Amino acid sequence: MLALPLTPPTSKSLANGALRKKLQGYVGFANLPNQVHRKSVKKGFNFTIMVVGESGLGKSTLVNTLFNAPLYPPKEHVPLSEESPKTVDIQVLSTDIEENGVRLKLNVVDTPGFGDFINNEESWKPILQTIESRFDAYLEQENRVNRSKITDTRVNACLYFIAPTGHSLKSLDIEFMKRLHNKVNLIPVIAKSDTMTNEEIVAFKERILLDIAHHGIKIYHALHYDCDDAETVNETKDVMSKIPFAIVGSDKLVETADGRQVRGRQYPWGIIEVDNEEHCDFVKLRQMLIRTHMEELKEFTNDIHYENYRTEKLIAMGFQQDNTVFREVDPLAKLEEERALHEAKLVKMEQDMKSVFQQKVQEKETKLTQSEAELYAKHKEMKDALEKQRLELEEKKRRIEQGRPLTPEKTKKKGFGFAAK
Ligand SMILES: Nc1nc2c(ncn2[C@@H]2O[C@H](COP(=O)(O)OP(=O)(O)OP(=O)(O)O)[C@@H](O)[C@H]2O)c(=O)[nH]1
Repeated sequence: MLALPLTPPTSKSLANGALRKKLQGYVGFANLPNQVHRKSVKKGFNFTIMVVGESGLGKSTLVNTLFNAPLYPPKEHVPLSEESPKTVDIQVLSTDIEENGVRLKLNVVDTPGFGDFINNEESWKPILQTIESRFDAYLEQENRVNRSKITDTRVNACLYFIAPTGHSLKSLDIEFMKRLHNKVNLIPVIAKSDTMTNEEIVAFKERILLDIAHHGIKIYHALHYDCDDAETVNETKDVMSKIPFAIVGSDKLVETADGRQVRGRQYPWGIIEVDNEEHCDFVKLRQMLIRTHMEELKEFTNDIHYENYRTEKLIAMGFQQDNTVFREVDPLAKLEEERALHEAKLVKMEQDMKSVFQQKVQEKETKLTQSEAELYAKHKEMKDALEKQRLELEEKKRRIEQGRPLTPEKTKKKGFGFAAK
């Protein structure tokens, strides 16, 4: 077996109770993302998008333009004599598209008939029912004994088409968004923005955002501002600043004055290019939906909209609420909990530091008292020695004055004569 040198754990590496060790050789689990990637590519990806808006706002054209494929067959014109639909008629279009070997199973939920009636008060109802019935289907599969194959048809994003009126939102728009914002990731778009001037678009966007804020509508907002990669953060901020996206759809190629073939719409005065960021926000919308935020839209669907729906449903069925679920999905509560933990840790650290400081002061004091006593003893010893010396000198002085010998007479020893001079 291969023995790998591991650095010993330090007090820092033991923080949070987790033992962190730094490897000093290559093990191979850095390949995990590639394994996940290969598996996901093999399985394919699944994405469900819903398009809602009044008839003729360019929903099918935009879906074709987004995925660069004729997903919607050319429309047959309904004879005038034919009766118009009595309710919003939900239609689903599923297709597999492939790019560089990566498969995407795309489901488009279309809502013809929305806003087409004399009384549109309840136009949102069948759409809400569709979203909820998809949550129900998922919940039912999750509760099965055998859950090995779950089909996910939950709606990941809802493109809501706003007519390019240049005024404020219509009551139909507000009603729809209010009814649906807690169930799905709402992404408002200004349809056929080529019918407005740049200044009109800027003013219309402002007005729409004010209306949305005023009515407390929650539209989709990417959260990943906290990632380390500055480029991704800027990209996300840039994309978010374009909401509501002013879009132009066209699946037709037109030739520009300089001979380029582009997807666009030709007018007597020039060409509007769909893929030109100076002409409209289509590129930004596509970037967000397909390139940068598809996975996050799916995460939001699962972690927020579905989780809320599931909780409500289970409570209604008499199940007890597990509060840890809320704690996990509520980022604010989690943040608050982390803050409290952090503060408690700081208080503990402060107390530890205080007690270490006190202990050190105590030790120092004992040492000082000890050396003071030692110094005192030494001082006393030296003082005594000096006193002794002084007495001896005084004795000598006295002897000299009295003419006596400096050293006391020694006892005469046998055989030796000793006489004082
Ligand atoms: N000016 C302009 N026209 C557009 C745009 N997108 C689509 N159209 C045209 O608008 C008409 C209706 O487009 P569709 O894509 O069929 O609209 P829809 O919303 O799917 O219509 P329904 O299926 O009836 O709900 C077509 O003639 C399109 O060519 C756009 O961005 N600008």
